[in-house]
Amino acid sequence: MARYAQVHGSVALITLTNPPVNALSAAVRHGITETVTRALRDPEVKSVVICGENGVFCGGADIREFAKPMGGPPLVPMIAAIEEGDKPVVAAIEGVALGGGLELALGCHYRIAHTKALVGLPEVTLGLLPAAGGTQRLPRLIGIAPALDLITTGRHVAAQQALKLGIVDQVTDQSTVDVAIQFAKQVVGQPLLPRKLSTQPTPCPPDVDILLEEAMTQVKRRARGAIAPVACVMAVRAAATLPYRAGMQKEQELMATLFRSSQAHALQYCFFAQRAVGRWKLSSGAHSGNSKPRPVSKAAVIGLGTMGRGITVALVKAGIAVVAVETSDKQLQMGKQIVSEMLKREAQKRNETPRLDLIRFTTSMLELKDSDLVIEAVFEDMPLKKQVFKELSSVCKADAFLCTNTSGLDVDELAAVTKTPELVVGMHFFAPAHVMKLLEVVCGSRSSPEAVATAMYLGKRLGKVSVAVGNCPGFVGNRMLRPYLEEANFLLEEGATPELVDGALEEFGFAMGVFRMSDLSGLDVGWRIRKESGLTGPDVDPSDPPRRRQGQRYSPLPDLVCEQGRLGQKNGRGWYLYDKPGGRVATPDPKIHQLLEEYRLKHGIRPRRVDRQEVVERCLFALINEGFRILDDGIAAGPEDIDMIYVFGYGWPRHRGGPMFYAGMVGLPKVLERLEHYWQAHPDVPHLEPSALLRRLVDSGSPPIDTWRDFLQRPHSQL
Ligand SMILES: CCCCCCC/C=C/C(=O)SCCNC(=O)CCNC(=O)[C@H](O)C(C)(C)COP(=O)(O)OP(=O)(O)OC[C@H]1O[C@@H](n2cnc3c(N)ncnc32)[C@H](O)[C@@H]1OP(=O)(O)O
Repeated sequence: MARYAQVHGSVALITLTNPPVNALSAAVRHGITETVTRALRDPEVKSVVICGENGVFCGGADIREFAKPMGGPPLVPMIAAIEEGDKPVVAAIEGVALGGGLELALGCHYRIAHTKALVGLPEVTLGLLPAAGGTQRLPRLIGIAPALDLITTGRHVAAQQALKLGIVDQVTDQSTVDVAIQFAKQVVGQPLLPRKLSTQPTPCPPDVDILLEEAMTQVKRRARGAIAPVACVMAVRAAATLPYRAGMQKEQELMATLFRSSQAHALQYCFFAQRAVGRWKLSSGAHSGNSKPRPVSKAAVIGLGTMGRGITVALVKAGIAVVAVETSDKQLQMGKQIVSEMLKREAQKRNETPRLDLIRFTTSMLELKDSDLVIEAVFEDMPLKKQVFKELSSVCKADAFLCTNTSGLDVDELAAVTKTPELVVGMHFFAPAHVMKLLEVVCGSRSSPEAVATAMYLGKRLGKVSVAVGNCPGFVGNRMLRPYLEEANFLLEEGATPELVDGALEEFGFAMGVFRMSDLSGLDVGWRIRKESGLTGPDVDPSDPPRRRQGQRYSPLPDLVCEQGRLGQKNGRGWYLYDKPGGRVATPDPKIHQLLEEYRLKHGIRPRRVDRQEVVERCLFALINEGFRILDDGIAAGPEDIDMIYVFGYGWPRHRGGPMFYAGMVGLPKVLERLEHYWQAHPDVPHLEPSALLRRLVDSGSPPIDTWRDFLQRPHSQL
């Protein structure tokens, strides 16, 4: 797992060989220990270069080994042996040096990086800290403030910036290994002690205590309950205040706590789940391995509302030419202006020129005739969408993919009005579409493997996490959202306030509670959908009691709020009061409290005390229960798909792994018991009835999440 060669007479070249990213598995650590010992002992060898095979230095510790008992040489003494040796060791960094990979490089005396290389300490994203000396060596090399930034965010740094920060000594666009070998020959005989970071003091500004305190406050605010960023600050504090050996001791202690934490397990699960969802599979047997995407060089977007504008920007950012279509000149000009401004802002952030030349704005559908793929993003209205799809089917070339950005309408119904239903697929983006990482790719019953592969691949090109889902109302994300929203409304009826419910969910880790999120999305969106489905407005069955619809409990509270002209953040009034229309500063509104009191009085509801635990259980267990139903219905392939949808599209805290992972962490018997309890108390709320899959899993002894697929009964899989 590490190859040894003697080159140019006196240089030992050690190559890590563990594709694809040369992770530091036990075998690799063993290989490094053995080859470094050999090099240090060989009198002919005067200096050493360490590099990685296939243009990748090292992606860090082997994350898969974290779940197993540790074997092989530990990293800390292995790296110490390199640093303590009396021969200069040069790290030749190509591709990436991440986590333990960068810590290995920091134990070397010099670092040469290729111009395209990336370095970083992303352990925090896995619920850990850089515990192979990273928290002690990096601050000694680059100072406290930049080290705090890198270690608490885990962000990757490009070679040129790494050079500026002092992480690497030289950047080259030539063969990095050749440059490193020459470099290694030149530095023979130069004093090594100043290059041994563990022997150096940490450069500290005079106000280091204030700096560390401010960093801690900021990190706690951003962490939303995640513990690893906080531990990272504590470890860097140790580098600032303690000698190296004591700092290392602190690093190890903090790591020991993190390593065992449920947050670390959740974050590591997310790492692999994010990659697993790319390997989609349909019940037809088609899968990512046997279905090729077709190239998309010209796309089109129909409708330049909020979603269409974001999708256009996302496509252009990925370098794809776009025809953007609106119905009237006025709408087109408005769309054009906003898209152009968005692109300019995006380009400014990246110090690039905005690629406005890639977009053709038009009101003519005829201009779509050479588009490879069209994304319809018109108003969420089935008759309108059908009309658009009919037209697309007649104007587009015969093999164009026709995609809909619907957030929950029937993709098959749209496909049925086209001449090529096999080329129709859902591409459900999340607002703002150029920012949010999630894409639900909705596979209709007639969508071809090629159409699915193309949409999934296009999502990847746009930098999205694409998840293949089946076709049902709301697909995965929005279908699970419904019980979550309904439980939140019921809790208001029973005695809670919006701020109590939101407080509990934000404490759980959501960026925004359910009512703040609804205000942000606009309350009229759901109101219109409820009117169209006859749940409110003139189409309500007059024989329905006020708080029941279609035989189930229904809360008209959100309708009442809308009837008062409170549409959310956009007009400055929703479940909260905002500083101004479009403003973000939400304050609790006494008028909402009054509305709730009057409502309870009118319906004879005696308010009771609702606590935070009930909020979390009612809202989240109802959502999770729907997730189990979705799995059994074959709308999502596995729990990882659901979890990635919630982490990337709905602000579920990543350190809790996603709803299905969270259910496993809480314990399936407990989730079942609480659902049974709430269902008994509210028998007219069907989404509280425990799902069959949850019962089967509990009956089978609550197996681990990676085996849940074996328990699915899917007579009618939609995938
Ligand atoms: C108590 C004892 C512990 C002491 C530990 C000391 C402290 C050190 C800790 C660490 O080093 S933790 C690991 C830190 N490193 C990372 O977080 C990097 C993770 N990897 C990536 O970010 C990316 O994979 C990449 C390296 C930038 C490459 O990206 P790319 O898009 O090219 O490929 P991927 O699809 O992401 O990966 C390909 C393949 O490789 C698997 N993989 C990647 N990194 C690791 C790893 N560090 N360990 C194990 N496996 C890794 C990845 O899962 C993919 O495989 P599949 O999942 O598709 O099978």
